[in-house]
Amino acid sequence: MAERSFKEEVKQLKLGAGEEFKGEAILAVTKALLQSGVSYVSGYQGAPISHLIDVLNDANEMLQELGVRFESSANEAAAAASLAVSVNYPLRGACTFKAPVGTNVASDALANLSSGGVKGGALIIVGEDYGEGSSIMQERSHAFAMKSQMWLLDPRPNVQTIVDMVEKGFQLSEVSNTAVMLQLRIRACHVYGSFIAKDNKRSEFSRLDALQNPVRDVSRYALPPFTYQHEHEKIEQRWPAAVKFIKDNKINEFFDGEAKDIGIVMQGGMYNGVLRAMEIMGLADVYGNSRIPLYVLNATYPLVDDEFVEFCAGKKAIMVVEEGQPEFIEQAINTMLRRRDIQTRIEGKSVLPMAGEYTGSVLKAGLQKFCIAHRPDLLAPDEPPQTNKSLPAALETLGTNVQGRPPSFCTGCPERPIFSAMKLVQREVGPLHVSADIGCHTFASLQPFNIGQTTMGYGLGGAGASPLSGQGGKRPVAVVGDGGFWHNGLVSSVGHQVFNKTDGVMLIVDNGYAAATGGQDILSSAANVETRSTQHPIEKAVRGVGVEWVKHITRTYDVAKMRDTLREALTTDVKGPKVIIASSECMLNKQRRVKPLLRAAVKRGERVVRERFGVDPDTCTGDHSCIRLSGCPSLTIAPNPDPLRRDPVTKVINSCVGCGNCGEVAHAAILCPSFFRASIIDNPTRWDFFKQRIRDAVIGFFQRRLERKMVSA
Ligand SMILES: O=C(O)C(=O)Cc1c[nH]c2ccccc12
Repeated sequence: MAERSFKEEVKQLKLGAGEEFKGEAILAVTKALLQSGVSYVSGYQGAPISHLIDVLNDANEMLQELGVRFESSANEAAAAASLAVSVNYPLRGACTFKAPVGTNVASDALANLSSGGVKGGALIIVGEDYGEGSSIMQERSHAFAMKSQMWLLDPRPNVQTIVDMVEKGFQLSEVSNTAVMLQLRIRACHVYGSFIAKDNKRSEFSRLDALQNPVRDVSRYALPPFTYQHEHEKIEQRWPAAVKFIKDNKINEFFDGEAKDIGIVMQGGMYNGVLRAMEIMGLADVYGNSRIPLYVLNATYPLVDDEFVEFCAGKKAIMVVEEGQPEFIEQAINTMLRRRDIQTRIEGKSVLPMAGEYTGSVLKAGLQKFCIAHRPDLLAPDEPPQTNKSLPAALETLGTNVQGRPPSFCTGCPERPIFSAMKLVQREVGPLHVSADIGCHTFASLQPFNIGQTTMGYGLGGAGASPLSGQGGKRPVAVVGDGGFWHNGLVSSVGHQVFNKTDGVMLIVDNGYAAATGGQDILSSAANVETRSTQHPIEKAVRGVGVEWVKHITRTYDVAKMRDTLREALTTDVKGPKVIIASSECMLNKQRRVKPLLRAAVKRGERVVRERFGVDPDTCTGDHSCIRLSGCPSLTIAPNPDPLRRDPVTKVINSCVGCGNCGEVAHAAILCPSFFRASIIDNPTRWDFFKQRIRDAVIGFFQRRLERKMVSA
């Protein structure tokens, strides 16, 4: 079950020719795929294209009606490999994943695909996770396009343009026999807008046609001697065909402006940011009318030399807005102009930073430098060089007064007790070397757990630990989530440690979903999903590849058991990989699943019990080790009610979901008995009322007696 349902929104995918589609770009992309007559779509979720996978899942019925097969790929390599279908047949297909990490994983298939080339249009929709808020290392997909010779579209964040680029992307792919990457940045994925729909198209050639009449063309294999020929095809045929198509179809856009002796060239994805910065500076209006001529590259690879020559004619300088590094486009423009002896000055990284996201303020500062150097008259005369003085002041105020809040586990997260247990075990066995992975569990590396040395990629935790195979009574620990396990971990971590006889501990954190990417189902998910095969136990898979020491904990909140099992794995005489599977359902998904059911039950008048935890302020010692060991966001501090004590007490706030971890941790760490559990009962029965009256009477009796004693003392 995914984070967000698109069941309502996907109805728009049925719109016919002439009707207006209104909505988010991610949905518009799906509509554009259907209008383009795709036969299959595959993908692996990840920010910022997780929602595309969710949309496709929710639209599966409609896709099937159109004969489109949608696959939830095991990983990005599998997603990219599915484009093999477009190599021999006139079948259009698309795959999607996040970049650049997904592109890294997919690169084997992408390189093979690029060598042989395609007959049917092949579109790779990459969610470029670059800039503030990104969850991964800061690199660019552009390098992949260049190294494998795939074309890269980077559309203006505008729903109409994005839809056009999907359609044109397939045509470009077919005329140049090359896979095309459609890059959607974080902000582009979530931009809202409208476009006039076309009818959905069913592919004329069907998947059944392919099965019934298999085509074999050995020259399309990525094998010698054909690979040598492929390289020549790329340079001599496919590239020129792509350049011609981009030019003839006006994929890139020119916007005129009065300051004709200068210009700005930008990646399509930068357009909205640049125009907003220009608008603030008085260089453009809100409708996009610019005073400086603009050249917008909706295709950033390959570049069209002739268009640059045309744009630079009569210009003394142009500014290149290219986010990230290396500055591939700027270097290419310099080479291009140098070869033609064109003297237009190229400003780019000379006025904009080499690293980091091009936010509005960064762009403004760059534009200002460019204008000061080449057309200072365009700037408002009273504009001070540093336009925003309040920002540094605000940053300083925030920096000194606001407590940093690192990302962490959700309230009730079943992974928190696992790492509390690991902290407790470290008290006994000393500090551990922990090779982490990708997923929610990676939050253990931050406060308050501070557990984990490295993360090397999805499903790679076990491989990252393996060289430190046990010595001197110590063993390395590796963590892999259930998402990572099925993505790649079964082979690359578990199989790897078995084969190498690694003496280590692998902890498989099983919360039932690919939780960090938005709660998608995976092979071992408990849910019954009509279109997928689920409920395949991790334990069976682990034993299947040869692990003999396997313990399965089915309730991670049992901190003492978690701690004892970890200790046993770290100290047993058994050599080789020791796997602990720690299973409890992701609390976020559980709440999403359970809350509507409970609400309905309360409405029907049924008895429903919810649990909450609390701290007895009279018992709380105020040392807050419970907070440090648990880190639950619903644990906070409150003034001490005892006038003779100054330390604030721990307090459980209302966001508590009653997982009980705080109490378990306090118990396992022998902290203090101040945690209590309360049951909130909706629609109580007579028996509930009766029990409550008895309790009130008994507790009231003792309380009154205590108070009398205290008064008389
Ligand atoms: O969803 C995200 O933000 C992720 O980073 C998860 C992810 C999806 N595919 C990957 C491939 C390599 C590393 C992380 C991921």
